[in-house]
Amino acid sequence: MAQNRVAPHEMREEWFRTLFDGMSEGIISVDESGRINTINSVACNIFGLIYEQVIGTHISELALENSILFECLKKGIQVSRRKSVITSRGRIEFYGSAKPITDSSGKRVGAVLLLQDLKVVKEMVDAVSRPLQVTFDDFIGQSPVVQNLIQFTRKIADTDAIISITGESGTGKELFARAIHFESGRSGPFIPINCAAIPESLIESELFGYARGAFTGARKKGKPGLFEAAAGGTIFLDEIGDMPPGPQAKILRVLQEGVVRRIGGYDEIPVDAKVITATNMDLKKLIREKRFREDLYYRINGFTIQIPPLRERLIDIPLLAAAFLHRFNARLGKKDQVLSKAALAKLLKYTWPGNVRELKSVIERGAILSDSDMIGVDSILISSEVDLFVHRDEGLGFQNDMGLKSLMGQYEKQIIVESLNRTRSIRQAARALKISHTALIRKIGKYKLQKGDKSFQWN
Ligand SMILES: Nc1ncnc2c1ncn2[C@@H]1O[C@H](COP(=O)(O)OP(=O)(O)OP(=O)(O)O)[C@@H](O)[C@H]1O
Repeated sequence: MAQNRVAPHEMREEWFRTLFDGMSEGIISVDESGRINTINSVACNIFGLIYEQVIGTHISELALENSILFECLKKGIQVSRRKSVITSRGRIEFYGSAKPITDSSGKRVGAVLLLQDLKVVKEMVDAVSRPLQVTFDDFIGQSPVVQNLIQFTRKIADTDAIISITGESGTGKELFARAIHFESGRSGPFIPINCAAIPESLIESELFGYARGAFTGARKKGKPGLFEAAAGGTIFLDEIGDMPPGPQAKILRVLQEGVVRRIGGYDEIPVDAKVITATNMDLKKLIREKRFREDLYYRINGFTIQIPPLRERLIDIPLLAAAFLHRFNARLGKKDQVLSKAALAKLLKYTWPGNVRELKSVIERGAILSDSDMIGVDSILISSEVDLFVHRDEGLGFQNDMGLKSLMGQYEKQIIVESLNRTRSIRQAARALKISHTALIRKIGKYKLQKGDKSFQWN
């Protein structure tokens, strides 16, 4: 028994070692002459060192970034979070912080270096900044139709079937697709692709990638496409009705064969992604107009989820409005507000052409405009009322020194901005204005409109 007894100083040392090794940062401490007297396992890993061999060694003998420790030791100053690199075991980037150690009389007796592997720091930042997972609990709605859709979708979410979501713009198709991805239990990424927003010339290389040396200007090693990037996860083909015929045929082949081939490549890469499509267009009408392939339509229509417009489920409005209000109040640092009866009545009377997206911005405006705990009807401005303000502000038609041509131009610009703000893409806006895609691009250039401009906010 006596042989197993551990001396108190050994116990204390053991205790410290366990504590040090359990830390997420690397620690190295040196005495006043620069000899290492403590190092934990994280620091040993970062530098590729073995504990027993390193204790008592002078830091100058090791291939590690000494400047932080030296500076701290010599000048007695603290160094905070300096980015450094060591190349002893491949390139390792870390944040180093050093602090001098003094004894009770204030004499400098050594220094301690704290290391954070930047890869680990980055992983932590990524984990925090990654968009939160969306579940069906985030899809707010108590109407029987929404509840039935959720109940039905839960049953099919983890199958390999392609799910097609239809519904007017702003009804929550993307939110619903994200919830399906979560429910499917797939651990890979959710990759949304707005088929209307990618220029036609880039659709194929974006979706399928390209092999090395496929064309001049291509990256040397080639590039994986989004189908490959979605491996283990979900690819969400939004606005599929806006996809031009060429890429439609290629997508159909990928969905039928379950493999992709990079542009200019020979290898067939199996597709391991759940496919969800969405559109706010009437695909059957597009088929009749020969703008959408019938075979692709049948391929993607295994299960169709049709999200009804907000005006057909008014019962969801109070719940949605309250949830958005709570969210905006928190963001604005305001106390929780409620809607007055008259404000709610106004919301229930409106027809919501922009659906939930529009309701969300009406509520946001209300939260900003109202300082009282109860939002009154005057702070509920639906979109057409805001448009009226814009027209009045700009004084269209009243500055008669502008001449008819520039007045007409200003009016045209106003109409274009409103269409762009109301729709999700230039292609959609062009369709709404009944002009061609290229004509609208020309006008955007003419009026120097840019995404993110105060006057041209793309939502
Ligand atoms: N049921 C809902 N619960 C909570 N938020 C919702 C709901 N439906 C839509 N939203 C919100 O409304 C906005 C528009 O939703 P989303 O982008 O999913 O619509 P969409 O149908 O994909 O639109 P589009 O056809 O224009 O692409 C988003 O901010 C979304 O979070």
